[in-house]
Order: sequence, then structure tokens, then C-alpha cells
Amino acid sequence: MSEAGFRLLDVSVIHASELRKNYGDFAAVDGISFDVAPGESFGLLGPNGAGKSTTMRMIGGTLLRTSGTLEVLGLDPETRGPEVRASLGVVPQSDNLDEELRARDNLIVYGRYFGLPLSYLKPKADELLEFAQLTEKANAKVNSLSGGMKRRLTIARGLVNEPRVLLLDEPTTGLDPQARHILWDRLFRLKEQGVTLVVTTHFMDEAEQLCDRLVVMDHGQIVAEGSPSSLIKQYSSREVAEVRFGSERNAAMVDELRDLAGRIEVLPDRILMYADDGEGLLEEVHRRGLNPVTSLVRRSSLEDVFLRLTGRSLID
Ligand SMILES: Nc1ncnc2c1ncn2[C@@H]1O[C@H](COP(=O)(O)OP(=O)(O)OP(=O)(O)O)[C@@H](O)[C@H]1O
Repeated sequence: MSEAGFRLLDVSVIHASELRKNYGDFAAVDGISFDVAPGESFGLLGPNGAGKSTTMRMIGGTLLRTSGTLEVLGLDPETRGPEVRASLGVVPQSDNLDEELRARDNLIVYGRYFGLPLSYLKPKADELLEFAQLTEKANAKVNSLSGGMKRRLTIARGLVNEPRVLLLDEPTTGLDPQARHILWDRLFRLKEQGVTLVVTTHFMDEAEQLCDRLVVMDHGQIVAEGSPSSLIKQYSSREVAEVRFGSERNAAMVDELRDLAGRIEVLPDRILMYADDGEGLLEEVHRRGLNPVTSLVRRSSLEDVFLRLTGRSLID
């Protein structure tokens, strides 16, 4: 490994500089640069088509980049693929488990691809099933498991080689709230064990929960970078008052509200008013006799950051 490689290894688990992936004239990933530190939980947040999965696939060494620099644990995944993959755990967007095999056998068969011996894999599979809260399902066929169980099994499978870095592409898409919370809990435990997590998501609450730091992506580019709280501080107010006047009146009410808040966003079904004191703002709305049909005050979120940066919602 080069001297630079050693240096990067100290500070960056993943280093990307001007990373690009073109499909013909279309830039799916348009020259992005970021670093992921050891033990960090790092997020790629953006709407569908932002380029998150493409970035993940380049990190995992399953997709060739068009240009730019990419190093994973100090190595180029294109030229040092087997070594990089041996240190990575990959949880793809859709569970590609072997449905006909039992849960435990899925782990063992996957581990065999890494050339791991059965004497290691059998106890490891039991340990991972316990971690994934699937011990009771060890002998159940995958096609009989719930969506949340399959997701946890896919994560367990990604851990079979004791990776230092776990790549999770949309880990909770399609799961119900309870299943999401169980999964987040397992990811927190991995983080406590020092595993570096790289997570793509289009759920702002997931990014807020899981990520120490994240990049916000849109159209293949990074539009902002920071911790969830620093991004909210930088791009939004502390609170948001949401008011609904009904679809007929919403747009017409904006002029009446304009001078009350520094920033106003009009969505099809509601108006968002940004202020540090949301309750005070709402009181003023009522004092003016504007009487929204419904109203609420909430904390600013990464959704508000995305809206501010792109003028669009994270989820179409
Ligand atoms: N093989 C391909 N050929 C052409 N375009 C592609 C190809 N793969 C991805 N794209 C395009 O690249 C863009 C980025 O896709 P990508 O899957 O990385 O987005 P994403 O942010 O992960 O979104 P999602 O959450 O929907 O997976 C999209 O516009 C997609 O249609």
C-alpha cells in the first residue's frame, strides 16, 4: 500500500474525490467528494434517482466509475476488489436471499463464498441469528419470514465476514414502523461495536436517527454536508408551523401570511411557516382571524433542509 494509502486509512475509511458515473450523456453521479471516518455512521440522503445506489455500488466494487478517485480502506475497489469486498458487508436495496433455503443455511452458504470454513461459520451463523433476533427462525425457510425478518437476515448475512464497514442501501424501505425500530436498534448495536455504517435513505427521520454525518444528494450531486443538527441549524429555523386552509384557499392565503415568517413554503396540501417560535407565530395567525382548518407546530427536520435546498420534497 502507498504511503498515502496508510495516511488515508488513519483518517478515512472511504475517500471519494470527484467521483463520477455516466450512462452515455447522463451523469448518475456527477463528481462527488466525501470522506467517511472510522466508526462513523455516514448517510447518503436524497430522493429517488439522486445517485445514492450508484455511489454504493461503486464503493462495493460492483460498478465501474467513469472518473474520479475512490478508496475504501485505502484501496481502490476496482483494482483491489477481492480485498475490499473481504472487509465490507453489503446489504443491498432488495433482499436477495435464497428463498428456498433455511435462514441459518443462507448465512452459511454466503460465508462459503468468502471461503470461510464451516468450523467458523456454524457458530458464527448462530451468533448472527441471535444478533438479528432470529434464533427461533433458524430452521425456517426464508419465504416464510416477514419483511422485517428478511431484512434482519440480510444484515446478518452481511456481517458473516466480520466486516469493518457495512454498506446499507435503503435498509428500512417497505418496513412497518415497529420493524424499522427493531432494525435501527440492531444498527445502533453495530455502531457501538465500532462498525462503520454507510447508509442510503430517502427517509429524513432515518437519516436523523442513524447518521452522525450525511451528505444530501440531488441529481447526482452533493448539495449539502454535515450532521443532521448542523444542517437543520444552517438551512432551517428551529420550528415550523404547518397550516392548512383546504386545497381551495391554500394558495390564496399565502399573501396574508407572507410578512409573518422569514420563510414560507407552499405545498399542495399545506403551508409551512418557518420560525424559531412556532407557537408564537401560530398565535399571530389566529389573532389575524385567518383561522386555518388545521394547524400544528413541529421541530424542523431534514425534510425542511431538502425543501430549502432544492424546492422539492424528498419523497415524490
Ligand atoms: N444502468 C443504468 N443505465 C442508465 N441509467 C441508470 C442506470 N442505473 C441507474 N441509472 C440512473 O441513474 C440515476 C441514479 O440512480 P440511483 O439508483 O443511483 O438512484 P438512487 O438515489 O439510489 O435512487 P433510488 O432510491 O430510487 O434507488 C437514476 O436516474 C437512474 O435512472
